[in-house]
Amino acid sequence: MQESHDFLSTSNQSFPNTEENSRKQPKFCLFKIDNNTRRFESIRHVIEKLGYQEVPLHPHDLHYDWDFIWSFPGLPRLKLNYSNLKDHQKINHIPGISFIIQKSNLATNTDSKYVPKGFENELSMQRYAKEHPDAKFVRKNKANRGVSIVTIKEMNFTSSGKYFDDSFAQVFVEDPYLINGHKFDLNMYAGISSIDPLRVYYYDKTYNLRFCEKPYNPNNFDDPDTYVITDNYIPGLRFPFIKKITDHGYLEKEPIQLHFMKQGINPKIIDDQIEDAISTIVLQKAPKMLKKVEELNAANGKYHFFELVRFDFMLDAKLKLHLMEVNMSPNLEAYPKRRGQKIIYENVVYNFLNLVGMGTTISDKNVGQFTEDESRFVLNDHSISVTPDICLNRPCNETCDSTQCDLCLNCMSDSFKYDLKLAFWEHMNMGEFRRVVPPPNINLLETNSIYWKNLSPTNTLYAKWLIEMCKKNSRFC
Ligand SMILES: Nc1ncnc2c1ncn2[C@@H]1O[C@H](COP(=O)(O)OP(=O)(O)OP(=O)(O)O)[C@@H](O)[C@H]1O
Repeated sequence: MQESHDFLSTSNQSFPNTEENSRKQPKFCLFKIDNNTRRFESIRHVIEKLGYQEVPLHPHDLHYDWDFIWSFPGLPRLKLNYSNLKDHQKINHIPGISFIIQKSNLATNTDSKYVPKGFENELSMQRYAKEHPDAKFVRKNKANRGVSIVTIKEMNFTSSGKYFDDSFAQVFVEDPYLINGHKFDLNMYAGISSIDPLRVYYYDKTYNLRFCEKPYNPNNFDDPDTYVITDNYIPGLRFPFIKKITDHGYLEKEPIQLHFMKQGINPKIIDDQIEDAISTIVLQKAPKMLKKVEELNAANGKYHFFELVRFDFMLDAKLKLHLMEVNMSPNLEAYPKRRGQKIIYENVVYNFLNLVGMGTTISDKNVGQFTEDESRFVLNDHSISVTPDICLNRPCNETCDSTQCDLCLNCMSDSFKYDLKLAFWEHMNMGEFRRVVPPPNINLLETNSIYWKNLSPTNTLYAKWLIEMCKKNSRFC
């Protein structure tokens, strides 16, 4: 990884500090492998309004004349030479995100109370069925959509005990929470802006709801439209129970919260689980992802990558949250089915791009392109300096040997200082996103023992910095 960073400025080689280059319009590419451009519409619209110029990027004709790529699929299909990247170039994927977004990996390799247990071989499934004789199972396609209830006998096993086709099994969550008799899922957008230190945010302004087309029937699973969100699903904004509230200028979160409050249930019970699920799962996968980032050997290391994903949850009748899957570069296609969603989708994209520094207003540049002069007034050491009582006195004013000096500017590595400046930048530009890793407020951060357990040294130091920042700037509390 590159050690030295001049925050928000670019290397002289790629963008010399000249008047001509300071006016250069940044370029973005939408990278896709099929002809479906509709899923990119909200993204394209916002990025263009932020002042970027779109340039084509085809799988058979890759080039490096861009500032920012939004791609669907992920990095393996993009096939760039990452050591060729310029410092400021950014891509909307983090190496190793597959540990989270691959359905079978999530279901079979995640230790989480939010993820229903998954099985990739006959033996483990049989063992579970023996211990839980009433359990039902769904078969899920590893790469595509498609969910159906199956018995163990109906699963296709090879003689070696592996599944015959490209699918896996998962425990079926019975007893879903129903609204007007319909099962629904509740989807949340989450952004990972840095993998080390880990910084994760989610769009907490609303829920994205999808209802099954037909009422749920616990005694009959012949029709998938009663228990799966298929292509026939009803978008939340068209479901009468939701629509009667959202037609009055509210979002999909409000009808759900009102519904719970009427029953004397504090709706915070849902949001607390959402935050816990997102943070614990990403924290669990982060070390593996960091390894993948390091293996990629990109020119500017971890700083090229960020990720926007969608966590798809369902609720059971006891209001327990279950994670169904996590989608990479979620579908933000607003038409024809999700007409009312366009504004929300664009709001998600705008706020997310601001958060990761792509929506700034200086000379149409993103954060990686500011000149040294501009960087100085956008953000400087004063914004991140903490613990003057420690840093100005012995031993820290003489030596950095003691760990108590780790947060003193003169004792920090350039790269950690840069990380803190990015963290500060994000905190000030969170907009409609809320931080989940590190935990969102200082009380939670200080008391969350599970969070502190097994934290890497970088994450521990970063969390300590946040606690100190709260003492100097109340917006960090
Ligand atoms: N283990 C499960 N228990 C109960 N219901 C499930 C389970 N897995 C999936 N479902 C139902 O099927 C829906 C779709 O599942 P999932 O998100 O895993 O697959 P998908 O076909 O990729 O769908 P999409 O990409 O539209 O989210 C879920 O929203 C949920 O209603």
